[in-house]
Amino acid sequence: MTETVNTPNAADSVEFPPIADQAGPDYDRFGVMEPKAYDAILLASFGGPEGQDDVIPFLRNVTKGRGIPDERLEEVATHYRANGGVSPINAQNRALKAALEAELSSRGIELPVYWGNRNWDPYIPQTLQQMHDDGHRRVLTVATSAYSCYSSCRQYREDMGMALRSTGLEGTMDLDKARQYFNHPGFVEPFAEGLAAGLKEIREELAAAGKGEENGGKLHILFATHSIPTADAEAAGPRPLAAELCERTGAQPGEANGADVYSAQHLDVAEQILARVPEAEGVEWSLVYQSRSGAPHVPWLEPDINDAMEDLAQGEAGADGALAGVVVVPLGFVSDHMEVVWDLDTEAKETAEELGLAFRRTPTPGTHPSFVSGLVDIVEERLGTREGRAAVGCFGAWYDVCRPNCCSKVMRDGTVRPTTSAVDADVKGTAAASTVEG
Ligand SMILES: CC1=C(CCC(=O)O)c2cc3nc(cc4[nH]c(cc5[nH]c(cc1n2)c(C)c5CCC(=O)O)c(CCC(=O)O)c4C)C(CCC(=O)O)=C3C
Ligand SMILES: [Fe+2]
Repeated sequence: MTETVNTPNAADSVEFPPIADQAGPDYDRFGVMEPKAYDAILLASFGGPEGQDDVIPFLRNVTKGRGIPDERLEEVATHYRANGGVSPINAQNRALKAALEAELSSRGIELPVYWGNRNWDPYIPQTLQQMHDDGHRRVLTVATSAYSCYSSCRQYREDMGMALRSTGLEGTMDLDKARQYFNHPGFVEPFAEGLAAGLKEIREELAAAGKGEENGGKLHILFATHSIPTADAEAAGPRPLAAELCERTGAQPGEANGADVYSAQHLDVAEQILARVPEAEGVEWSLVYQSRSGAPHVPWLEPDINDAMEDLAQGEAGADGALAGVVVVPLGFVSDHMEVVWDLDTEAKETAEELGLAFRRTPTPGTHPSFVSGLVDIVEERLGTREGRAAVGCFGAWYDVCRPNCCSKVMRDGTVRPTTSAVDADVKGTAAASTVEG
C-alpha cells in the first residue's frame, strides 16, 4: 500500500511505503515488541561530508524539499569548510560501530553491525542491499538519535521504509527499530561524569582568577539540545504525556510536567544528570536550544543558547557582575559532530568570551563504555536475552514502536503529514511494562 505524501515542496512529493514492523502481529499493544532472533544490526545515522566537494551535495540532501533558504545553506557550508569540508560524524560512527562490535562479541553475541546514513555515503538503501546480499533477513536498527521528534525517530522509520522500497526488498526482510534511549542509564551516566569534571575544571579556573564562588562568582549550567519547530515538538506526543507516564511509573514529573514531549524528555534527563552530580547542588541551570534553521516566521523552540547567555549576563545573576561562568552540557547529542564542535565550541564559546564568562563544554557519550554497553543492553532486550527495560527519570522505558501519529511531521500550513496505514497501525503504547531505576 502506498500513499503520496505532501511535502512543503509539492514538486518533491515522495511515496512512503509501509514500514515493515509497525502493524506486525508480534506487537503486543503495549509499546513493547516480542523478542526476535535478529541476525544483524543496522547502525543508522545522519551522515556527513568527507571533503570540500561533498559539502553542498550533502547539504542539498539534508534539506531536500524542506525549503531551507540558500543563504542558510551557504552559512552552514562555512562550518564544514572551516573543518576541511569534513564532518566529524562519520569517524565517530565508525568508532561507535567498532565499539558495538567489540561489546557484542565480548558478550558472545554473534550479530554483525552494518552502518548506513540518511544523508551521505554509505546510504541506508545501499547498506540494506548489502545486508540482504549477505543473507540477513531480520534486522534491528539502532539510530544515533536519543530523543523523540520527527528527525530523531519517525524519519528513521521512513528512511527504512523508503530503503526497502527503493531496493525492491520490501516483503523480503523484517526491519525493526530499537527504542529511543534518552533516559537509558547508559546515555545519562556519561553526561553526569562530564558535568562533574566540567564543574571541577571551571571552578579551578575561576578560583585562580579570583572569580570563584568564594568571591561571589556564580556558575550556571546550560543543558543544550537541537532546536526544532515548536509544532514538531508538540507532535512528538501529547502535552500531558509526562504526567500520565510518570503516574504509571510512580515517579514525579518534575520540570518535565506540562512541557511538549521533546522538551519534557530533555528536562527529565537534565534532572537525572543533576541528581548524579553532588557538585552541581545549588547551581542554577536551564534548558537551552541551538542550531535553529528554517524561515524566521516559523516558531522554533527557544531560548537560543547565545540569547540565553546574554540574558543571564544582563539579568539578576549578571547584574552585579556575579555570573562568572557557564558549563554547557550537550545532552541532546550522541557524539561531538558538527552541531557540537561548531555551534557550541565555536559560536557559543565566542558569545561567552564576549560576555566575559568562563566556558566549559562537557563531552557527549561518543564511545563511552556505559553508552556502548547501554545500547547493547537494548539490543539484548529485543533479542529476549535480557530481563527488564532500564530507564531513569519519570517516563520509564520508551516505546519499541511509536504510538499512532507520534513524531509526525507538521507541515508549514499546520497540517500533519499523513502517514501510511502501517505507521498508523492500531497500536496503543504505554510505559507500564518498563522498569524504572534511580
Ligand atoms: C533534532 C535534531 C538533531 C538531533 C538528533 C540527531 O542527532 O539526529 C539533529 C542532528 C544533526 N543535524 C545535523 C546537520 C544538519 N541539520 C540540519 C537541519 C535540521 N536539523 C533538525 C533537527 C535535528 N538535527 C531540523 C528540524 C532541521 C531543519 C529541517 C531539516 O532539514 O530537517 C541541517 C540543514 C542546514 C541547517 O542547519 O539549517 C544540517 C546540515 C547533523 C550532522 C552534523 C555533522 O555533520 O557533523 C546532526 C547529527
Ligand atoms: Fe540537524
